[in-house]
Amino acid sequence: MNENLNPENDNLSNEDLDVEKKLRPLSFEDFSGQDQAIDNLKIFVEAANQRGEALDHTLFHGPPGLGKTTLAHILANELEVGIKVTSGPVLDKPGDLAGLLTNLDERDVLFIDEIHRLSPIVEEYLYSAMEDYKIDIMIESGPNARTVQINLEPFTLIGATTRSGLLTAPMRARFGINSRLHYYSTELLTTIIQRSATILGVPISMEGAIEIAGRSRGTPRIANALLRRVRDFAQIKGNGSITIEIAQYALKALNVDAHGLDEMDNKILVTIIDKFKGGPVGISTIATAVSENIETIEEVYEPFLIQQGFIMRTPRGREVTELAYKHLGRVKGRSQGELF
Ligand SMILES: Nc1ncnc2c1ncn2[C@@H]1O[C@H](COP(=O)(O)OP(=O)(O)OP(=O)(O)O)[C@@H](O)[C@H]1O
Ligand SMILES: [Mg+2]
Repeated sequence: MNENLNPENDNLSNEDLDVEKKLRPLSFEDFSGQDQAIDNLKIFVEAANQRGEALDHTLFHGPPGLGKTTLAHILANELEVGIKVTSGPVLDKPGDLAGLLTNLDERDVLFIDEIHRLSPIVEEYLYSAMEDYKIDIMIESGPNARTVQINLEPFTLIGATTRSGLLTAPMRARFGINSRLHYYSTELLTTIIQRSATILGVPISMEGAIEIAGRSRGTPRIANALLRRVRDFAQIKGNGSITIEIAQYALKALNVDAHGLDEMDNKILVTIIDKFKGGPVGISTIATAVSENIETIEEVYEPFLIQQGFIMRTPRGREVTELAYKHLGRVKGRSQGELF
């Protein structure tokens, strides 16, 4: 694999990256949750395997850390084919894409992360590759310039995006399989944490696992990251095993919100309460107030806040719920600082 086309290194230290790889499920069997998506994918993979054909192009979308990249690798494993990995922002020249495509063997997977960030030229180039397994390559330049058509092996494009709203309609239409990933329940995250703890060789009690799971923002990546930090506390402050006491102590020391809400989640709630009297308020107004773009709020933050019951969507906009006031220690109808 071409190293500089590999996107999977933003924001993570080497140690984190290594551990994340170790914890990543490699087969459908190891992957917990997303039952509906997985049940369907199993059928499509089995059918493609039986026919000896490439799997249809597949799109995974949903908030960060829910398993899109993991599933791309699992699909390649289950199809028993090779996988090439790249991402929208690094794939900026059609030539790079041509290089990747012409190196694919029959039925191989090409995984493009952040597919909503492909440049329009590269995207257009991809269309004929996806549809007809053909690309036009420009050879020579100046007066001798001409294009030749190259046939590709039948392959599967797997795209992942946190921002499906930014995909163009023609791009979206070229995916035969379209799978949305959802936040995980505390029960599922508990299972995932127990599995990760076993791989890391750290003993953990059921209550300890539940405690971490409940504060993981419905997200396996966060669950695994918290587990690793709590493990450090268990090692230094305890006897190495994760009990509920150690988990609570560590999560407090780490300033992890009781519901696992992150800074932006809380900022959104506080803004709706303090600036807009709890709502209803339009999404674009919220976006401006917290300096984030609308699509990110709609696709990354809002689904979790709604699922957890902190925000309601009403015809007139977003409104925070009682639970949000309670969570932030606010009283409805009073603005901050005004106690009596
Ligand atoms: N269903 C699952 N079961 C067990 N572990 C999971 C599951 N889903 C994700 N993980 C773990 O969470 C980590 C993050 O998942 P992954 O990298 O696939 O997320 P992603 O959706 O691609 O996120 P991003 O949008 O940020 O790229 C993985 O390393 C894996 O260990
Ligand atoms: Mg990913």
